[in-house]
Amino acid sequence: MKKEEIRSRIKAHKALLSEQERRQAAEAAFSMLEKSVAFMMADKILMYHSLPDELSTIDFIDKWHTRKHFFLPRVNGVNLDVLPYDRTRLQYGAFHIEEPTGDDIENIDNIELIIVPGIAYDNRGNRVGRGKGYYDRLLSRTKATKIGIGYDFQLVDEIDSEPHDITMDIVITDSRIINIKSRNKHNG
Ligand SMILES: Nc1nc2c(c(=O)[nH]1)N(C=O)[C@@H](CNc1ccc(C(=O)N[C@@H](CCC(=O)O)C(=O)O)cc1)CN2
Ligand SMILES: Nc1ncnc2c1ncn2[C@@H]1O[C@H](COP(=O)(O)OP(=O)(O)OP(=O)(O)O)[C@@H](O)[C@H]1O
Repeated sequence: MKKEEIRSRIKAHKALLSEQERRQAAEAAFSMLEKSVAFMMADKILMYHSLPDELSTIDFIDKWHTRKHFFLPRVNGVNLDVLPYDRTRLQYGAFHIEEPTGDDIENIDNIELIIVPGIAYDNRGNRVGRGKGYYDRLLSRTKATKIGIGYDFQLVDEIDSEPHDITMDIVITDSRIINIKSRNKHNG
């Protein structure tokens, strides 16, 4: 399926969700994440601060931020900087996402695990994002484990991937966890 078609279908599906369904899905997906070896083993983790149409990370960050070192992305032109999460130092940035303030930019090489937001995934680890390439550019610079997370319906049949797309190592939804590395991974 073409990326644009996927984006509009997923958007329509998301609009149908009740507040309770959103909450339950986030709880289920993040409970699967916290039981994964990749999460248990990692200390420095790049999370995302959720937008209203994404699985909410608020409760999860709240639960774990004292036991892991969490980081968040901050838009800097066409790139993403990575800064430590500190709940007292957040500010709305580009695209109205809460981002860390300050200048303690982390070297991406130190990040062990990246929780990647997305519009859709397929079972080969391909991902569709918001179409601005921010995560593709960031992920091309790291060897960290990449976990895509989303609602079950964000897992689609097949995504037409492009050469610059970086595949996920694991995809987690509210009902499934898919380990891509054990399958045929084509770039990475
Ligand atoms: N929670 C979260 N943080 C993130 C991302 C993300 O997808 N989710 N990003 C992932 O790259 C980066 C920010 N990039 C973004 C790019 C576009 C839009 C966005 O709202 N696009 C609208 C279109 C409006 C517009 O073009 O301005 C949309 O998708 O409807 C948001 C974030 C970094 N932080
Ligand atoms: N590694 C890269 N270096 C330079 N430009 C890139 C890179 N990856 C992607 N881009 C550019 O970003 C644009 C958007 O790419 P794409 O539609 O794949 O974004 P996406 O993966 O859906 O979004 P995002 O990564 O922001 O969540 C493309 O037109 C591409 O030219």
